[in-house]
Amino acid sequence: MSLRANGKTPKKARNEQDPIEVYCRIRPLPKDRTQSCAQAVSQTEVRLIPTQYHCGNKYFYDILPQGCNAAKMNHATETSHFFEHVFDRGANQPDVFNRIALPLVENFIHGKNGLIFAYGITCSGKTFTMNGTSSDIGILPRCLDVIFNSIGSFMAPQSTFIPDKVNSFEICNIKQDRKSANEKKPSSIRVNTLKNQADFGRDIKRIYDDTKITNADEDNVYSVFVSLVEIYNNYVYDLLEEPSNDINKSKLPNSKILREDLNHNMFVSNCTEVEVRSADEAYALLLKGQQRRRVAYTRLNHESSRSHSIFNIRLVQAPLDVTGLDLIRDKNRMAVSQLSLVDLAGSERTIRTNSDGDRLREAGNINSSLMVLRKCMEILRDNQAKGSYTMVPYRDSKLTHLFKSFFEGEGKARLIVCLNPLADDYDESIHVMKFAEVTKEVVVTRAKEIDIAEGLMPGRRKVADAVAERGFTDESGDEIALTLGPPFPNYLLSSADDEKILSILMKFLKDRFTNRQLLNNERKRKRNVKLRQQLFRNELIRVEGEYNAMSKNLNEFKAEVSNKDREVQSLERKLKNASEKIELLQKNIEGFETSNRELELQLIEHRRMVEDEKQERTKLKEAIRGAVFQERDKWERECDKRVKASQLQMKSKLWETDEKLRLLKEIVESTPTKRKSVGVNVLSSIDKLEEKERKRKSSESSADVDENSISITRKSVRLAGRTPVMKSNVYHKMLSRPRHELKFYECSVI
Ligand SMILES: Nc1ncnc2c1ncn2[C@@H]1O[C@H](COP(=O)(O)OP(=O)(O)OP(=O)(O)O)[C@@H](O)[C@H]1O
Repeated sequence: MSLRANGKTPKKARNEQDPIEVYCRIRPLPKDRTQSCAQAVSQTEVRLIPTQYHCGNKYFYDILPQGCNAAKMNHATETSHFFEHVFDRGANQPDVFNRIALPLVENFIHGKNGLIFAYGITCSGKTFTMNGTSSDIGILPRCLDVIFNSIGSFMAPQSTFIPDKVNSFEICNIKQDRKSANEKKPSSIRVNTLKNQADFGRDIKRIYDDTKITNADEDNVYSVFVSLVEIYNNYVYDLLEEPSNDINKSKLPNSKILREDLNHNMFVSNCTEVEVRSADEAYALLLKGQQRRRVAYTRLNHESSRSHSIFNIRLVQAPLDVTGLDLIRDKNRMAVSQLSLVDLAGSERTIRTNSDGDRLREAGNINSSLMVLRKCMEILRDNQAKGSYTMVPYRDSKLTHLFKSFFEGEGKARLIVCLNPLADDYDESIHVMKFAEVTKEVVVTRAKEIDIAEGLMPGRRKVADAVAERGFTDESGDEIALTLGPPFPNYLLSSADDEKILSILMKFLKDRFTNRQLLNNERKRKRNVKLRQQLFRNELIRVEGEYNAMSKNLNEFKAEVSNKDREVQSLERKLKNASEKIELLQKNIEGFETSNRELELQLIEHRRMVEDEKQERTKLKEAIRGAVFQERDKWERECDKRVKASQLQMKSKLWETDEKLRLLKEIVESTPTKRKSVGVNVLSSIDKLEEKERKRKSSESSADVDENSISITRKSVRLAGRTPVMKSNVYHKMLSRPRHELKFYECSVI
């Protein structure tokens, strides 16, 4: 995007750099839709709210639309995005133009390059913003209007500058009178007369922008050239190229190749560049080209642009010479500036647009070229920020290849991010925002001030116009008006007193004498005028010298001031960036603080729950301990009871044994007769005793498993709230344990 003054690019002489300014325009919601995901919170901030629901003047919150990736991944959070300026839904076309494009048009007229490109998803309003409609014109026609309002009266004669096919211009050497040439109709191009307009766009009825840039250099002459290309399926097509007279008119136009000029600027080779002499003429060409642009119906946009469109306006200017009548035909004094207006095709998801066949292929190409654009921007940004030299893959797509000159040259670039606030577009809008974030960190070298009129007195055009207006005649004309009079009359005297002839002669001589005196006076006057003119010229030369010295000083001063301005601007930018970052950080801090507070509350709640649980456990332990004590007590009593019972048994056994022994002794000590009866008695007694003994044993063995004790143990276990039913073998084990182990055993079972 470098300035081709002198046909040379001061490419490497890096001067100040400006970041690409990124603007955002939010289009209104379609009438039948209410769910919105974007909101302009200030003049510089847009918030993407995935769950917002817009109804009337209010915003409600609702679930995300189905199928939305953010919803699926559950990461949909509110995000803030900052821009140079945000145009909300109510912004009108003049506002957008005045803020974004007007400063670039002013620069363009002063010989500096500019680029405005619109980026966004399909149906987000890119074409509307760039071209608009005839009743609500967009940036492009407004640029044309302002250019011609500002320099229309300083146009160079038609064909003064001729494109040389290698991206520069030749100056035509045939001298034409500036004034009369301006009135001539161009030969190859139709001018904007009603008659000729009929050829171009009979029914062009549109509104006009009356803005005029008043500080255009009127001592220059200008010519405006336009070209329109589209990049479709990664091929470049010339939209202003007249179709050949081929019989097969339906044949597709030939694609063009990109070439690099001597100054390393990319250009479309053999592209039609038309010299235009009015905004209407240029607008008609735009309409004509637009008709050839590839648009198609998709589910999301009835007239979706399927290609990237690039409208180039080139302004050639050269200074007037000292007479103010003709331009200086010196290429070194010629300056060329370019204003490129780019309407990118919309990024889209093929699923949503229901694309197939050709549409699918187009969408693939559109998306891949936009992806390459984003990749180039990322690498450029990294290279610029880190001072690295990673190769930028400009050549990966025709779009970026052509854009190379914009990003690596000199000028100003502005990006318009068009946003469709529809909630359905949330996922894609997030990607657009990411592209914007990257782009605003890329810097472009600022164009230098041009000085093609160096050493020439300003006001040359005015002086020449004034001279022409007063109608001064040239010197020869004056001489004719001031002759001595008619030739001598007949002065032959017929006699000495021929009074009649003498009187005629005397009158004639008197007239001649008067005329002679008049002539002498006029000559003197002219000499005086010439002297005065000479004096004036000398004075003029002196003043010009002074003026040059002063303007040199002024330029130095201006350069100093503009350096300071740049410093101030860069500081302001830094300040702005810093305050944006601070704002973001503050928001983050607020977010963190809120979540911290929430976490603290959760922690307190948690601690309270833990405390409650602890208390519960202590209570439970105490209950268990009480139950264990009770059980132990019962068991002790039971054991005592059993010990006593077994002692009693033992005693009864002893008694029985003693009884048996006593009976035996009785038998042994009795007489033989008695012995038989005693023996029978003893035996029956012994049988009774044995029977008693057996009964006791059987009752003892059944008493071994004491149901009572089991129920007690069960009861104690239930009390502990653990095992509702304990297997009987456990109890058997318990019962078989010695008493001192019982406590431990109970605890372990519990
Ligand atoms: N700011 C706006 N105000 C009113 N209408 C708008 C606005 N922006 C867009 N529109 C309307 O929305 C529709 C789609 O806009 P447009 O064609 O400009 O979208 P696009 O981004 O160029 O889409 P694509 O990339 O598919 O070409 C058009 O009918 C247009 O009139």
